Amino acid sequence: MEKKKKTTLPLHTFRVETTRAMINRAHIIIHSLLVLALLSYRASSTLVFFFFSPDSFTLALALAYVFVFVAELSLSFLWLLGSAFRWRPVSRTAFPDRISDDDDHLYLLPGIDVFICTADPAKEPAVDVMNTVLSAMSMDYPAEKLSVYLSDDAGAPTTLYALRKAFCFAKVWVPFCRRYGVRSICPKTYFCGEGSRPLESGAFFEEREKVKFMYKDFKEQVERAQEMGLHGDKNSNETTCNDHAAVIEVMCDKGPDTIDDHCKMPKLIYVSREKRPFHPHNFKAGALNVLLRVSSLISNAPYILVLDCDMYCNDPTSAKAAMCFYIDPLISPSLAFIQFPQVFHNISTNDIYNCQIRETFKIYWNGCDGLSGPILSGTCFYMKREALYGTTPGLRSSPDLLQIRQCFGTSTKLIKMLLQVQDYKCNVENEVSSDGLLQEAFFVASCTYEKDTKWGEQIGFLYASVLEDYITGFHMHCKGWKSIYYDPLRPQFLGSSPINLNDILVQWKRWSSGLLEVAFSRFCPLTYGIISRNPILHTLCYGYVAFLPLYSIFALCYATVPPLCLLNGISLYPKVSDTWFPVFPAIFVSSLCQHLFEVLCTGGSIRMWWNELRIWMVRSASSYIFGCLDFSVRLIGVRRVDFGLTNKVIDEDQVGRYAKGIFDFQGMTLILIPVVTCSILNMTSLIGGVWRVIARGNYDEMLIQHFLALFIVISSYPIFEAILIRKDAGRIPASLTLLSIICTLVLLSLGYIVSTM
Ligand SMILES: O=c1ccn([C@@H]2O[C@H](COP(=O)(O)OP(=O)(O)O[C@H]3O[C@H](CO)[C@@H](O)[C@H](O)[C@H]3O)[C@@H](O)[C@H]2O)c(=O)[nH]1
Ligand SMILES: [Mn+2]
Repeated sequence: MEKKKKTTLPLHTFRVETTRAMINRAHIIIHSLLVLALLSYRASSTLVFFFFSPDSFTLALALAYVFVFVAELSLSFLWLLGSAFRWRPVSRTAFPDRISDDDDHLYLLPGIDVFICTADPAKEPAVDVMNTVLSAMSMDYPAEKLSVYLSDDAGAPTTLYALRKAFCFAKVWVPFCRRYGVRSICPKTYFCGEGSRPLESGAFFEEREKVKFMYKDFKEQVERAQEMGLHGDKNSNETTCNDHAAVIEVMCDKGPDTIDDHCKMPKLIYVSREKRPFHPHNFKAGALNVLLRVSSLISNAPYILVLDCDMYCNDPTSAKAAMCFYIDPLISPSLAFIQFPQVFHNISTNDIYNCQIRETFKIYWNGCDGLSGPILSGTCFYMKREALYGTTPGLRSSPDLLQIRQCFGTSTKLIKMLLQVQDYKCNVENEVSSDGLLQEAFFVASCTYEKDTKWGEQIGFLYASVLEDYITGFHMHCKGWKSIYYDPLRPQFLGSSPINLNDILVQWKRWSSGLLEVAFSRFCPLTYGIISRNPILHTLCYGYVAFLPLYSIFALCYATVPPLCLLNGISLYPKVSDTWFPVFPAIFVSSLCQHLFEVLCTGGSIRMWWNELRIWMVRSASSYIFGCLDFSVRLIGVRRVDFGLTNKVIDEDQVGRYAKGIFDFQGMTLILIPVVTCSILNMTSLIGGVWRVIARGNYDEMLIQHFLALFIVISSYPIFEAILIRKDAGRIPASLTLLSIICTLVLLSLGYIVSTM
């Protein structure tokens, strides 16, 4: 009776956030009307000025009007795209507990292969990578159905050494977690104290101390090895990084036959694909595709969990939670992936840089989930293997062997496994260490395997952009696959976010140029999405993200043209007494209110709202604009694609400044110049503008321009402070200030010259 009751309970539920959706829709309507009013004001005043008062025509006025009009049009268009996220926000709940107690369900559970990527031991400390590996091995999932793969793009012997050590330690750690139901399954976090629970029994206490001691020992061994490895010949390290043969090692432990379930160990596999200097390796997407092939020979699980090396499993239940969705026959057939949010453990309460990327993981992805599903986000997602094979949901690929070979390459064993996946059979009993299979694994991990195949083009993770996640997910959605966003209260995965402003801006720069790569390719969301009949609102969401970097150009127009006009006495907006005047403050207040509403709804504060606004302005004038530049330079072929791996090594000084909420400009490069230039320019024109008002006494005329400049100056306070007041290492370097002053002077002179023409 009891059992029957259990199986009828749903494994997951789904709720449309109706109130939020209603408020959002009302706001979209009001804001649209305001935007229409603004555009019609601009259009009508342009017409009036061109046709009815040609005597007031000056080149400066015409140019300024064109710039501002284009900026307003484009920003309105982007706003329209972005409102698709707000149309139908949803939230979900899964009940993994309902699986764990039920034998039938346990039997049904399919296999999972975990993919973890690392690329550079100098930027990604081995101990942290191993912690991610250990946390994945300790998930609450039948050990024989779980395999963990580590892809090491550096091919570093120390990483392999560390992995072997991790496997030894896992033999203690995994049973410990299972026996005592440890919830914090990443050893580093557990022993930091956060995860320890009150001492319950003597046996537990003793074992805990023993494990802690072994962890310390393991950690020291790895650190020592890494130190020796890194301090070897740096040059030779760098060359081997891009020039080495494939290395694959399978670690599995059958253990004595009679052992209990707690002691069973998942397989652990080290994969370092072959890399040669003249073969493009396609960064993370390339690494994941190699894992996809190698794993299909070794375990061939129908589901895959992808993790970045700095993103560990914080909770053991994510795998079962994902299965709550995948084993539901109603949604499963077209469900490609389940995205969890990226949550970071190193976010300070003040979070001045918006490192948590709140809007993405609290607003956008929930919004997409109400349409056709969230955008793939690189890490923390479960993926159906079949969806990566370029198929359309419900359609099996054609059994024509020649065609399959042209797509997937020449490995017959691989093809056999591929066909097996489509029947959802997991290859548990395969003899993993058998020489033949391993040989084949080396073959599919070679750098020439993908030549003349469809890998990266239609199959696996796509190579068309450094943002492999975005493009791969988009391609899937266009084929009719769906995705799900699941954001439970307790974060299932925790990562470390860069907290150094320079690293953050560089990371956003990579994302921006990657997005533009998609926006201006044949995969342009707005055209490809519509042609592929992806639902229109969902397509708009993809479009918004792809065109986001272009914000910078128009935002920069808005940060330079009005202040230059202010200085030169050119009025761009209606006077206070004009009937159109209220439209502008209303639009401004409307967007700020919408932002504030969303911040407060997602548990934020007014301070967070201000921080987000400020860093958004900084990001627009730095990362986005340099992303655009980077993309254009690549377009004309001057530069090659670069991944620019994010640094994960911690600098205590920088952590301190971030925690205190002090902007840290240490190590800043040219990327900051537009930001500083805009700040100085707006300060100058504000002073000039106020001077003009005092001298002439016309308060009425250019109030909006004054206000814009004042707003930018107030939000740039940290910049002025870092130039003028601060003396610490995080201040803005004098050379950058000087360069920005020169840029400001150039802009001012340009403004002056044009206005006198
Ligand atoms: O040639 C490479 C480059 C990177 N990586 C791995 O890719 C992951 C992400 O790299 P990271 O430098 O940490 O980039 P982030 O900007 O933090 O990553 C975000 O952006 C990436 C796309 O640009 C996504 O793939 C990530 O999942 C997402 O978290 C790391 O595990 C790397 O080891 C490789 O395996 N090979
Ligand atoms: Mn990362």
